[in-house]
Amino acid sequence: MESDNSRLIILASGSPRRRELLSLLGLPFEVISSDTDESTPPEFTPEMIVRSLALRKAEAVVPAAGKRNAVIVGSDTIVVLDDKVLGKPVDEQDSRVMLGLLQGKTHQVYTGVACIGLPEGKILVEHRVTSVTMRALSEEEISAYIATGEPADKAGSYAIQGLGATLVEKIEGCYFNVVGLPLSLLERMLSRVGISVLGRQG
Ligand SMILES: Cc1cn([C@H]2C[C@H](O)[C@@H](COP(=O)(O)OP(=O)(O)OP(=O)(O)O)O2)c(=O)[nH]c1=O
Repeated sequence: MESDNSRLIILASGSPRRRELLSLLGLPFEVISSDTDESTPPEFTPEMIVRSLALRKAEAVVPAAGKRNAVIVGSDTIVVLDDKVLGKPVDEQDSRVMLGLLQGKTHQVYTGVACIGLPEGKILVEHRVTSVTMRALSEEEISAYIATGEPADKAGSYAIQGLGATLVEKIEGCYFNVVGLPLSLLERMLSRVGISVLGRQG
């Protein structure tokens, strides 16, 4: 697709992290968030979860986007330990359980990204996986980390971009994927809907 950088990017997200990450691309964008139901059928695999929720978030914003020449971007992040899917914690006790499970082990962070090109309705959905190894944590350290408030709205109850960085020993894969928006993947997807970051065509 020929690039058309007059096309507006609409970020379908209430997440301040995603806003910060998207702004790194240096392209103008608008933010429209919606209250999307984040439940999925129990038989869904992690990649099905993040891909379907990313698309659901993007689709929810289509009516608000109206008839504009725009690309809507939706995204969803989950943490997966073995077969267990960890989303955002419901309370501090939930964070305690999650961090107790994650400490001393390697888990995977899945982020799904959906782009909807308007007005033509072209839909792209992709996902990335990053492996994260967390060091062993004592009960006291877990309590101290929860007391900072940082885990509250983060999948898996930690933020690699914050104090949670001190819990992470190793990552394999895209760092930005862990924070909630894999930028190299997004650049490639945007080029396929006509928005070029560094001059890439289609
Ligand atoms: C693992 C991890 C997650 N997170 C965040 C990214 C996401 O904002 C959040 C996962 O929840 P999501 O449901 O993916 O996103 P959200 O509800 O915050 O925002 P929206 O649906 O409106 O786009 O966890 C971090 O900020 N740092 C991390 O290290």
